[in-house]
Amino acid sequence: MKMDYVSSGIGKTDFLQLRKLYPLFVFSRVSWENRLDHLYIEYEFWTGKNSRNALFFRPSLKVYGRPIEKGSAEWLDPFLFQLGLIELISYWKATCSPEILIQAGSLAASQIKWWQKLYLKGLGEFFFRNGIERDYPGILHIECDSAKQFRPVEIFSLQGNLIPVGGGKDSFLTLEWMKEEKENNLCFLLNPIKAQWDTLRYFSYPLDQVIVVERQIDSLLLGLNKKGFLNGHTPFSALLAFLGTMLMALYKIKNYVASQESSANHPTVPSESINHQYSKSYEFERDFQKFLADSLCPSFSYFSLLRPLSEIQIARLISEIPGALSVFQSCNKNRHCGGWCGHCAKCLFSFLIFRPFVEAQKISGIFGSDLLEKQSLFSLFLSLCGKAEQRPFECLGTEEESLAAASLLWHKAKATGKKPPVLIEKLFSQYPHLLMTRNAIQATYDLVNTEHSLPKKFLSLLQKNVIKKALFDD
Ligand SMILES: CC(=O)N[C@H]1[C@@H](OP(=O)(O)OP(=O)(O)OC[C@H]2O[C@@H](n3ccc(=O)[nH]c3=O)[C@H](O)[C@@H]2O)O[C@H](CO)[C@@H](O)[C@@H]1O[C@H](C)C(=O)N[C@@H](C)C(=O)N[C@@H](CCC(=O)O)C(=O)O
Ligand SMILES: Nc1ncnc2c1ncn2[C@@H]1O[C@H](COP(=O)(O)OP(=O)(O)OP(=O)(O)O)[C@@H](O)[C@H]1O
Repeated sequence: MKMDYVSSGIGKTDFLQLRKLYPLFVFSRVSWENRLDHLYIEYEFWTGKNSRNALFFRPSLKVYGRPIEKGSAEWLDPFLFQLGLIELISYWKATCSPEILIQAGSLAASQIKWWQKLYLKGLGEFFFRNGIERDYPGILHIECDSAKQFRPVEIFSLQGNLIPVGGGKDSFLTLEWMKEEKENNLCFLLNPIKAQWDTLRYFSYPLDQVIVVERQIDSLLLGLNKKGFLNGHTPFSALLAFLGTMLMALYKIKNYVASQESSANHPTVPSESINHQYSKSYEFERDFQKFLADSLCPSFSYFSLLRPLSEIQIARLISEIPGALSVFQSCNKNRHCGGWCGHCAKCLFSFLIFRPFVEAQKISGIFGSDLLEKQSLFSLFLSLCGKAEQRPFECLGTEEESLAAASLLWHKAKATGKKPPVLIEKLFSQYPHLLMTRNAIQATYDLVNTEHSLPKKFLSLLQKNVIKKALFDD
């Protein structure tokens, strides 16, 4: 297939031109095979005017680790079909074809509506950053051309917990709290990096309690990205949710224990209702629960153990776990080479929220330097504190959380006659009204979000572990 598209460099123009050249996006096939030591899944999508002259994508997934019991793959089809619908958007976004045709299965009208909402909200950042109006008339239309209808599946004797482990701090805390249930837990790693394995090693998980998924993006998509086809953020946690439920069917697991915090509910661009972390939000959690109940497997339970908490609370709680800080990795920029890059928004935010609870020398050693002393990071610091035009498109806590941590550090320094870190001194000398009082800081750290859907047992687990603590000695 010749690639006859050259980027104009202007999102909106690209979008219209691409939609003309690639009017149709087809989800044509899903196939799977239970091989000797792994399950192999392959999808087929194509985009163009017709299949003879189209761009074909064939992404694949390999599931291995804990052995798969004979016969347990028999109810996989509906799960694999729905997983294909979330895989699809990574490829659809390259050309934004107006028509999506599903040939691998059929969807009811209510399901089409559900998927449209996820596509539009989950790709909110993608549309915004490419200058595309999300409410562009007829932006995406979904049709099905298949007689294959999937009914919700009833799977009996479900038990235990599936815990996705990303190598960051949040799933680390979940594993800490789920220690008592350890023999009932299965950890799931997608394309694992060192921090994910280190986390499992820290908690001594044996390999037969680990499921690994190797996800292979079709290299054609990466080629198209280089040529200037449309690219951008996709709702990664929604992919994990569908992938996780497919694993729950395969291994007969009852609970998907996510590690999304309440901070993820807040929009990145409030005026446009765009949330970089949309699929980590409570809105998505509720939508997904409904989808499971109505369309996939009503006896599965999907919830986030950390939903009542904010990022600053999680940081306080983790800093009390011996050795934790040198195990996990939150920096996405250095994801593949390991460690903290020391200059991205995620590094600076993480440093800020851990700094009040960890000795300066220790935390500087872990991050490579004292990030709050780096003048060059001041404009990034302002963006974390709500004093820039745009918040960074990263998984971060809210502006109020940044200000609470910064104010806490300021008060602590003043109380001991020390100079506050450079970035904090500069922030509050330029914007004195942003400095929070001790009471306001304490209240922010104590705030527990009541919007969650934790089953009773897991709520008790959270309550047992979240103990309010005075932040100031006097
Ligand atoms: C982009 C992405 O989702 N990356 C996650 C992916 O990484 P992978 O190594 O497979 O690809 P990248 O090198 O990041 O991207 C290369 C190109 O591939 C395309 N692409 C990739 C993934 C995808 O789902 N769709 C795509 O179209 C795209 O064109 C890229 O240019 O898997 C990893 C795990 O295996 C994840 O860790 C990667 O996530 C990144 C660390 C990351 O920054 N992800 C952001 C999307 C992000 O903000 N993630 C949030 C979750 C937000 C949400 O749930 O909505 C987070 O993890 O904190
Ligand atoms: N590659 C992955 N494999 C399995 N689960 C993952 C993966 N990436 C992320 N997750 C899951 O998604 C959750 C949110 O991911 P995120 O990148 O925000 O990291 P985190 O663990 O929450 O911590 P941090 O804020 O330190 O990055 C994780 O807690 C984990 O449960």
